[in-house]
Amino acid sequence: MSRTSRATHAPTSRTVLEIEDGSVAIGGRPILRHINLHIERGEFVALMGANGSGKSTLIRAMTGLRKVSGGEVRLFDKDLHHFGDWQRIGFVPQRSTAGGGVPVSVWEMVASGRLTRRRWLRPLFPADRKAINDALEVVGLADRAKDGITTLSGGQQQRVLIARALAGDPELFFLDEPTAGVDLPNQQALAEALQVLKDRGSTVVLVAHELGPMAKLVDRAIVMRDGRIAYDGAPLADHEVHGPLFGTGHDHHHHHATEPRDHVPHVVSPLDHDRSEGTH
Ligand SMILES: Nc1ncnc2c1ncn2[C@@H]1O[C@H](COP(=O)(O)OP(=O)(O)OP(=O)(O)O)[C@@H](O)[C@H]1O
Repeated sequence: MSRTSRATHAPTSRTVLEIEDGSVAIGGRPILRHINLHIERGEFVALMGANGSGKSTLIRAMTGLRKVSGGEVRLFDKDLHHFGDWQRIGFVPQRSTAGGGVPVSVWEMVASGRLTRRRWLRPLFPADRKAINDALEVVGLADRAKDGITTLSGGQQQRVLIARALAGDPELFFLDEPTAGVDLPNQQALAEALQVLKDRGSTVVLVAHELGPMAKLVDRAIVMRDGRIAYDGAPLADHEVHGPLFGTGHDHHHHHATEPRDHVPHVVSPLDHDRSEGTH
């Protein structure tokens, strides 16, 4: 894949994403609170946590899809309000939005990933075609290019979405639950595609309930709990994230605003985690 597009972005800093005391309220209800996050170029970050803990809202805040009600978000050292370099960002939404019943071919779907790199309605250049074909190779779907997206299995559709983002050659790549409901062979194919991105030096922020075959790629785990970052550190095994420390064993809807939370530190270091495991 062409990397020439990167040459125009002479890196001035290693920081790709920063959130300072970020908060999000929806309909007056606080959803995210006191989020402090610093992500550097090349990191592969898994964003984990129970249903409703705020993972999707955090991804949305990072990409400007959801406004923060307090604090600051910066992408590549630019305040989100002034950031316009969207071709540097790739985003794979949850699978339910793929295809959507529209009879679009696999190739077209992947080609749409080049849109942000194209000038207003200019035709596809050979470099675009190469990037699209390369991306299909990476996810192992080159032979399905002409097929309608709806003829593919859910896991294959997810790989098409990854290919679409790959085709845009993003520096910072967000994926929301890419393996939800995906069978193991497809999870493995996804992990291989993400390995290619990682080897290229892209930064990846991945929302996942379970890491499965992607676990070996992860450099850093962030675990959300009740709208806060409860852990930020070395990768954790899936069973640790879903253990009692992060409160993922019970339904968050049963929490009450008055429930004392001070027995759980806001940020748990890996050491704290080791010490406190099994005490809650
Ligand atoms: N548009 C919205 N309107 C109202 N409440 C919302 C909205 N989006 C999210 N919430 C609430 O914010 C909280 C966090 O939701 P969010 O989707 O960010 O969590 P999540 O960790 O991604 O969960 P899941 O794993 O189920 O996707 C939940 O209590 C949810 O009900």
